[in-house]
Amino acid sequence: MLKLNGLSKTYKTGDTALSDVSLDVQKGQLIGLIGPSGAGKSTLIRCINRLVEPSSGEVWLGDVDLVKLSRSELRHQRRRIGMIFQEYALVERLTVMENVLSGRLGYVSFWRSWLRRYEPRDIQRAYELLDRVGLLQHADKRADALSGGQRQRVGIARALMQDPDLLLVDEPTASLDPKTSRQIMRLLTEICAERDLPAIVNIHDVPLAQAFMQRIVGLRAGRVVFDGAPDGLSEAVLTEIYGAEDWNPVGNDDDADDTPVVVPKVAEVLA
Ligand SMILES: Nc1ncnc2c1ncn2[C@@H]1O[C@H](COP(=O)(O)OP(=O)(O)OP(=O)(O)O)[C@@H](O)[C@H]1O
Repeated sequence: MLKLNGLSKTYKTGDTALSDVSLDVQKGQLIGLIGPSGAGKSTLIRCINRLVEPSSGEVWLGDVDLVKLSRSELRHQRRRIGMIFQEYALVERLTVMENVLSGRLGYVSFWRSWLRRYEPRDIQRAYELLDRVGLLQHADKRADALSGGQRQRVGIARALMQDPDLLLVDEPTASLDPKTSRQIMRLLTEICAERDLPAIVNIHDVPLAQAFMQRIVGLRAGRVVFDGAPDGLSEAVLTEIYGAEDWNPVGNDDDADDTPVVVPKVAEVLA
């Protein structure tokens, strides 16, 4: 479905954020992208839809290499990629419904989008998606009247409104409390399973990634240093990704002791 070949990115500042990253993502597969700050997670996500231009390499979405496309061709192909952001990126003064419908903007004509005129079938679909993410009764509320978890649900519905072939998800739970984070991750995993939709999720929280992702890709200094099942994330692997014990979510240098750190089991995280 998605194939990255030798993807590299060096910014104009000289910072090399990605070095020769190759990945093969199957339909319906959920990939958790983990790694320390500055490892290149956001750059990788943004190189896929060319919000950041890769320096070299290929990004195949089905049989199209996105890297080779002209700007106008890229605009067309970007409809196939839904994005979900940490800060939701909603239009605060618009209603929940209008925000969800804005996911169709890539499909409607300029005048229709300017007049915010949508096809009845798009409106029907937006209602169905709002129902799916549990927000039907909030359809007419302004986005700024919602909680963080509700906003992220709108973000998910808006991305699905594009009818994408791939979801790119950038730290979807970083602004949410732990319980809401699990609810959002559960919703995402269910939705991807229902639609056989692949997703790459940039996620800081290792236990959360282990609990919900089918495959984990660990980046360090722009290179893939782990690619495997969540239960392959041993202490040694986590140390390779993050450096000594920096992966411990409750770790604190001030009170470090020799007690081994235990990553919570899936059942504990889900409780
Ligand atoms: N616009 C930019 N210009 C120059 N360098 C950049 C730019 N964006 C990122 N970088 C550099 O690229 C490297 C990777 O950054 P990136 O934001 O992709 O990492 P990350 O893993 O997403 O980090 P975090 O978890 O803190 O968001 C870092 O060294 C960063 O300083």
